[in-house]
Amino acid sequence: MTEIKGLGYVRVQATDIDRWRTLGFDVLGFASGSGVEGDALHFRMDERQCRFTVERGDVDRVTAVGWEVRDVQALRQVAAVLDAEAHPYEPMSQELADDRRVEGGLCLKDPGGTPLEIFFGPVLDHSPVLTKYGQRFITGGQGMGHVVMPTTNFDESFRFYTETLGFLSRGAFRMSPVGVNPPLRIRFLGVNQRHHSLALMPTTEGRDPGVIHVMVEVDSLDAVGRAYDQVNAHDFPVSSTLGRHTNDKMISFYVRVPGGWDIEFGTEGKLVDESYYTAEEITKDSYWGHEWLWAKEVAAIREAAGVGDNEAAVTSSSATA
Ligand SMILES: Cc1ccc(O)c(O)c1CC[C@@H]1C(=O)CC[C@]2(C)C(=O)CC[C@@H]12
Ligand SMILES: [Fe+2]
Repeated sequence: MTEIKGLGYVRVQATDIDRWRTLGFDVLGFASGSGVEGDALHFRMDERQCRFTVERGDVDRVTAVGWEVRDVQALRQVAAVLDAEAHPYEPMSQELADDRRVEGGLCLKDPGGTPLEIFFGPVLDHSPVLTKYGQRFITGGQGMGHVVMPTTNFDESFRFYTETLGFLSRGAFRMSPVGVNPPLRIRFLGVNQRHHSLALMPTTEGRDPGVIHVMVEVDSLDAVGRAYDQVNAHDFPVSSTLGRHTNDKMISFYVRVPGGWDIEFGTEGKLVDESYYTAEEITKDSYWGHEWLWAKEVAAIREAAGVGDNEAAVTSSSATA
């Protein structure tokens, strides 16, 4: 059983804060949050003061993925497991915990090199959550959404999340054609009723930004459609058109953020009931839609080079290009 209850917060650093402001507030409709960092954007989704922080930096990269546990005892359990495995971590200083608006936590790196913060006791803001489309973000027991991370160290990352942190496998998607050995699979992992709070994607380059996408969910298809209109109105690249996924049944689109990764903005994710769930392998990412920009780019390059598309294979390098 895992002590981790859900994705609590995400922090990134970014080079183009002005573009991010437009994306966060005018396009995706996050509410305005608060935090200690003067020169940062604070995107609010619920009674937490801030779920998503964008700080100014010289490169675009994820600086923390925050995973929430129930309380201080749960944090001690996690620390005990890390100690037993000799996995390095630092307890959060009082100052850092105050900055994060949490009671306490610890900082560590996963085997892919992603900085993690495991925390408890988030401080609440009870003022109304004023989102642009009047949408409610689906958070609470499902956490703030999901995050998809690249890892060059796939087997070790999968072992760490499932065995050390106790994430549950929620199925896979094969990215290589059947017959390729060993097969490359994206693996989905859950800690609550949200189908996946994390997915791990095998890659060959471990470079920045260190995240493939972050998904946030809203309670209405109209908010997804309205945000989609604003993505186009403000000329943000659409990494994937609207579609419905085959595993969590979510209807979503993906927008390219200034920094080379995506935000997936969706609705209608189905809850998992662990008493009956078994981990399955999906063979299509979507029932309909989800036309990937990178797939179009690959096709255009092939066309220009006069190469047929019969050996087309989804590879991690093309997927992250
Ligand atoms: C397949 C799938 C199910 C549920 C999700 O929330 C979800 O994001 C995905 C897609 C995962 C994956 C990706 O993020 C990068 C681009 C990928 C590799 C594709 O081109 C298909 C699957 C995509
Ligand atoms: Fe996703």
